[in-house]
Amino acid sequence: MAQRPVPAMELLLATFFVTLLNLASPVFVIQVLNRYVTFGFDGTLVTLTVGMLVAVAMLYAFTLLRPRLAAVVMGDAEERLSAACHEIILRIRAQALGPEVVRAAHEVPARLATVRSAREPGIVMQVLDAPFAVLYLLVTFLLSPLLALVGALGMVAVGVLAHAGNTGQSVHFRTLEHEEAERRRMNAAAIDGADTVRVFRAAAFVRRAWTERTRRAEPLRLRLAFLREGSKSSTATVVLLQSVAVYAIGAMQVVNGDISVGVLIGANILTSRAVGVAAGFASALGLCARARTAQADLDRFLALPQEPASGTAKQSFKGRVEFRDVGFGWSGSHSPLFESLNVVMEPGMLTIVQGPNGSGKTTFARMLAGLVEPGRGDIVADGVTLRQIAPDWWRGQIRYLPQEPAFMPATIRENILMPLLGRQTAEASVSDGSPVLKVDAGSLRDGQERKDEAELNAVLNTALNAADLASYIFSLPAGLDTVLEDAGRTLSVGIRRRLALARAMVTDGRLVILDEPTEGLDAQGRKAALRCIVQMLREGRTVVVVSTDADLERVAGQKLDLGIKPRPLVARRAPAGGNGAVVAPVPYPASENGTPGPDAGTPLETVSGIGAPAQGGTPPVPPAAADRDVARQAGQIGQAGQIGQAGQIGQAGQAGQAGMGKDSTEKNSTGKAGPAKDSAGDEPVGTEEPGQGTQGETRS
Ligand SMILES: Nc1ncnc2c1ncn2[C@@H]1O[C@H](COP(=O)(O)OP(=O)(O)OP(=O)(O)O)[C@@H](O)[C@H]1O
Repeated sequence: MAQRPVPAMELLLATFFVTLLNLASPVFVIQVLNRYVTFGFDGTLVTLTVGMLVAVAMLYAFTLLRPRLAAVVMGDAEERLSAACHEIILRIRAQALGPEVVRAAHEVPARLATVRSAREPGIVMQVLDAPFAVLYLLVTFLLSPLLALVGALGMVAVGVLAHAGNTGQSVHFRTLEHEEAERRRMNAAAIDGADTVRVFRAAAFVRRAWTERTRRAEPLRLRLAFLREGSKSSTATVVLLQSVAVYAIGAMQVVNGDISVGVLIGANILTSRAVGVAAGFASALGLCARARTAQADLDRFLALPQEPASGTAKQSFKGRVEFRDVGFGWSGSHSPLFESLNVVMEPGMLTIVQGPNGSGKTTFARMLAGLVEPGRGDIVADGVTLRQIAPDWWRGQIRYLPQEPAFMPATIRENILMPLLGRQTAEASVSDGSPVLKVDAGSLRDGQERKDEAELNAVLNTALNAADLASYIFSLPAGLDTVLEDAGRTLSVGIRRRLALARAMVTDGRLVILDEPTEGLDAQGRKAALRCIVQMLREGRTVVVVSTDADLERVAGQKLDLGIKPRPLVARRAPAGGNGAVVAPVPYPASENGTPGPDAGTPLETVSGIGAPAQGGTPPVPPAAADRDVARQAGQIGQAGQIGQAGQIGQAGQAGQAGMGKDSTEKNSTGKAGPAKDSAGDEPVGTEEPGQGTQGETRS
């Protein structure tokens, strides 16, 4: 109420007037019986009746006005709470979204509804009326102190009974809520996993779970209903009993000549009203108690760690990212995913991340995207730790393809352009001495939509072409206006990934994080993804790819193997040596002078994926036609010397030796399609079908 003092005061005044006007009817009864019935003067009756009619009309007006005022007073608080909950759903640290928190997030609407139910105008008025019940007792006291005492006892009895009922109800209500939530979860699982239910005969399991929940919930529901009805009946009984007591005691007073019949009837009306108000207040208290519990749940939810809304931002981000002594383990996990991870990702360099399932590749990618915070150490972007950087600014610096892409219930066009349209308000102080950077979401969004409609279309087209999706999109009846349902699950996995790739491409992020970009893609999609990667490397972006794709592995400047625990292995492609060696994996960290670091003894086989020759030498396989172009493009990196410039692969020809040279599709000397010779002319260049191993690209 503090936020809306004027309506709150008006509500209090209205309640006061309603209470006063409620006094009119007992006064009317007393006056009619005591004056008109005794003296029989019609003028008295007319005056009293007119007065009473005026009072009734005013009472009607005030009772209409009060709920409106109550709604105005309480409406804001509700809106604020609801907005705060929605905001936290958007801003909660992704890392904190464990199963319990997800469950709590799903229950937010139910908790809000409980809080709302206690703030409904009717309930607010029941609470507000309570202190004014004293006025009824006070007036009764003036008429007959003894009858006022009876009324007061009735009020106390109603309060005690209602409190006992409320306590019992709230315990059962809480348990019932839990059971209902579990049932909703099972419903969602049965709907989301419809195929699983059918194919793996999970129906029996689901039915059993439902039956179990119903078996537990139904008695609770019945018990609650009994308690509620019991509470109502006992209140009604108390009201009746106090009325009986008032009449019995009052009648004796009338006989003794202490009060008149009119006073007796008026006192009964007043005490009944007082007890009624007490009963209403007691039942409102029950609801309020539930609302308080729900509010406590929401408060806990609101206190969950959030992504900061502000932080540092660089005026320009060049793309250098460094993991410094980073350690991380998920809470509840018995061992850390990695300890002391040191790796530097440079502009123009491709870092490939590998490791067995569950080794932490996706966690690593999410760390780079600022979704997961290291437990120890620092992630440093162009010299600034990610802990200080404004998350919203950081998201503008990255192109991110998650392992399991999800989409909003919006059109394809909106989804792809989402990173541009949905920028949030970010307040960031620029670390390099420039004034505070203040980005206003609304103006940005509106401005962008007005200013850059054509530009947005151009970005959209480029992104769609990059993912080679144009023909697919235009084959859809609604084209770009197709609405994606169920987080995009109605699309095939491959198309979903390509749409996600297109969405990643719309920002100008210097850091590119692609989690399994070629997984599940057909030859055309894979080619498009590889082409994008090549293009981004050419543009000097820092590219980090979680993948086992052999072609990507071959052009990678460094490989991070998270399968090596607890200290992951980082192997960099060494600069070309004087002895002609093209690839010499150097375990990280290498010392300043280029000599291998303390892990120099790590067997080279552990990093043989980076262009090192495969042991045993399976004959090279001819490149697939679909890969030729990609190989050619990847070869151009070497020719352009861009990776070489970053000091990772070296000059043209060296990349070729690593399997991505000028053209890996030349026919060999036998005239059959097969691995071409590299620019040095003697080693086969191993481009292979997807899934085939890399063959003999390098010499040691
Ligand atoms: N939000 C989370 N909360 C708790 N544990 C998690 C969470 N996300 C991942 N993990 C755990 O962290 C470990 C690494 O998971 P991650 O998905 O990073 O592995 P991955 O190497 O990408 O696996 P895959 O090859 O199967 O994609 C797993 O044991 C996983 O159960």
